[in-house]
Amino acid sequence: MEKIIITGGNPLNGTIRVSGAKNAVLPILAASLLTTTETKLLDVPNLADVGVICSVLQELGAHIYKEGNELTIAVPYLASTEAPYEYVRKMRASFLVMGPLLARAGQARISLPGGCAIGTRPIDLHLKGFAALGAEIRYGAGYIEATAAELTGAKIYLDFPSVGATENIMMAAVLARGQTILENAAEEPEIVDLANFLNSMGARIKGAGTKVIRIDGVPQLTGAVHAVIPDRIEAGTYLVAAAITRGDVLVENIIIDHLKPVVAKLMEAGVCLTETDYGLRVSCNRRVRGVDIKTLPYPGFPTDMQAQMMALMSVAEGTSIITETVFENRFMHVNELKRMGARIKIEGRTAIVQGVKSLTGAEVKATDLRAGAALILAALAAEGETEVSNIYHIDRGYEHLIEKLQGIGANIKRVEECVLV
Ligand SMILES: CC(=O)N[C@H]1[C@@H](OP(=O)(O)OP(=O)(O)OC[C@H]2O[C@@H](n3ccc(=O)[nH]c3=O)[C@H](O)[C@@H]2O)O[C@H](CO)[C@@H](O)[C@@H]1O
Ligand SMILES: C=C(OP(=O)(O)O)C(=O)O
Repeated sequence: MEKIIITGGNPLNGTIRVSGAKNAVLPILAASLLTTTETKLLDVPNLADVGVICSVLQELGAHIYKEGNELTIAVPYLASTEAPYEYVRKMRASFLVMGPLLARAGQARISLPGGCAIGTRPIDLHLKGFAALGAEIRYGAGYIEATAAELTGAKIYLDFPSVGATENIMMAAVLARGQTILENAAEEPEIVDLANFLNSMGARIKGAGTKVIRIDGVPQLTGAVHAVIPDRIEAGTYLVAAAITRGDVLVENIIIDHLKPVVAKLMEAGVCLTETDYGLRVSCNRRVRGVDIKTLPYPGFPTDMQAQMMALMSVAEGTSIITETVFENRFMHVNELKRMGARIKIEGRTAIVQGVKSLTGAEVKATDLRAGAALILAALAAEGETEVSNIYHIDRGYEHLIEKLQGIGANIKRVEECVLV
């Protein structure tokens, strides 16, 4: 088992580059199942989650070639239409192959994803969408099976703007007969990136990035070349890293528009942010002010940045109220931050963070991906040494994290944990 060791206290300085977005590349890779011809993806981050979705695709018949951050995928024929538990257990986003399989083969059998550390995360909205398009849904032995002789466009209203349901339904509808109108759709930038990729394959999707998406079904799609958008959550994490260590960092390869709610909160907290020709420069030379945060679907404050902002608020001047409205159990990092000296109280879906002057290093564990990121941020600012265990969570979503942070002056390393037998 590996762990990350950080000695805090170094202000971070220099330039850091953001990789392609995990949450954009996963559905885009799933969408490559929609055609028999070759697709080429650029700026694909080297992440554990990308490895998992590639294994799922290979199981389904995909030929995948990797060269650095480029992936070439071709699925000339489907070898299977089943995504087994082995993969879906490792990564919930494996469920995103259901829409493309249903569209291409008229059938899919996918292991039920089940809950995870941050919430129960049902998939009822995905299934409601498939059923509206004409699929028959059956449950059994831990699997969901969907079949359809033909998918037909429909008007679908999502009770909640679920990112995954919007993507899955969109991918099913691109080859359906007639028009699908998806109302109360998720508006996240990753939805727009997926729609752009699908449109470059020949799909006819309008309105992605707004609450109403219109999809006119086409008979077939062809492979395309597509560059994945930069990861806004990775970028936000580096903005906080600079602020929490009172450093001065240029974050490159960033779409500032995608980070509006994060940038606004950081500025409210007293962090200095300047747009340059090369990216976003972030500097901070004093203790930040406490600010209140409420997570919401895009364009609201992203739940995937809640834990990292909580780390920053832990050392802010004054009290911050952080409310999590997207997931019902996304405060797993609180107990770990408390081990480092943070003063946080949870009341239902709200965390009350009373800023302290400084945190101290401790042995802590990453309970999920962003919880792990928050602990690394806290450790970068803490006095002394912090050991973060369960780092496989962090490897899911941050490409070359250690090297990138070392490159801006962090004292951070990855070590193999000794196991005595
Ligand atoms: C791979 C990926 O892109 N993951 C992101 C995606 O996850 P994911 O697509 O799973 O998130 P959703 O937007 O679907 O989930 C948001 C909320 O809706 C609920 N829900 C969702 C689907 C459903 O059928 N029924 C239902 O009740 C969930 O339990 C959750 O409470 O969006 C989340 C919200 O921005 C992010 O935190 C994740 O990083
Ligand atoms: C929750 C996340 O991812 P996933 O939906 O893949 O669990 C995340 O990226 O923070």
